[in-house]
Amino acid sequence: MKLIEYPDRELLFLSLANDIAAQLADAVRQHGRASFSVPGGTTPGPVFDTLSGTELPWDQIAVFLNDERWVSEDSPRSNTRLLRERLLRGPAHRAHLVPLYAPAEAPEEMLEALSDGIRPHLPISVLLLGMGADMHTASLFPGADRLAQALAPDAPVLMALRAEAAGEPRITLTARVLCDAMNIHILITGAEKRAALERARHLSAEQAPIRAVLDNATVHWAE
Ligand SMILES: O=C(O)[C@H](O)[C@@H](O)[C@H](O)[C@H](O)COP(=O)(O)O
Repeated sequence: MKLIEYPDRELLFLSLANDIAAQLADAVRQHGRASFSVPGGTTPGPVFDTLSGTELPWDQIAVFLNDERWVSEDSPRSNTRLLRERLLRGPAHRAHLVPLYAPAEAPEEMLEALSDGIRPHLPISVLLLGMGADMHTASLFPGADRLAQALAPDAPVLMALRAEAAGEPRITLTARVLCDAMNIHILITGAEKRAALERARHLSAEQAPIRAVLDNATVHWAE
């Protein structure tokens, strides 16, 4: 794991957006296309703001979430909504959004169709992850009902998980898909998450799911 500490959040968000833009441009140069997987939640908005205004070959870039809460797009809890509002605008509106949600009662009903959409875009060129203070990443929550399966080396691309801390049911990329990404960035802010990250380094992935991706990741942190 590589840890970069920034003097403040503003610098963190800008510098991370620049790193991601350079890696996406590089992937398109090398392969003619790229994929970019991003977290929802409250932290990444400013990174999205910068990236959305950056000139990149966005029409050759597929964007998809790490995970989605099983709510429709008009809910303020929808990560897809966050993406549309903060990332897929300006030059970045030309990117191809690969959905992680489709209207249905339960995520299990849509797993196959949504996985078919994601599969052609693997491995992920650039993966940006968030982390909760409980050491979850994507929707791999400690104590989630199918966590062991989602951490297994033979896990499917996407799984539906339920966990008390998650609120609504979730759909998430599994650990092996996250680990296979070419470039892995973890974005965390504040003292509580920094302490959680240190704790995670000495725990198993079952106890601290972020552990599954730490070895090859660059962690970006500011107070
Ligand atoms: O849908 C989600 O909740 C996310 O994808 C999740 O994994 C998130 O990255 C962490 O929970 C951190 O969230 P915050 O940035 O809000 O602390």
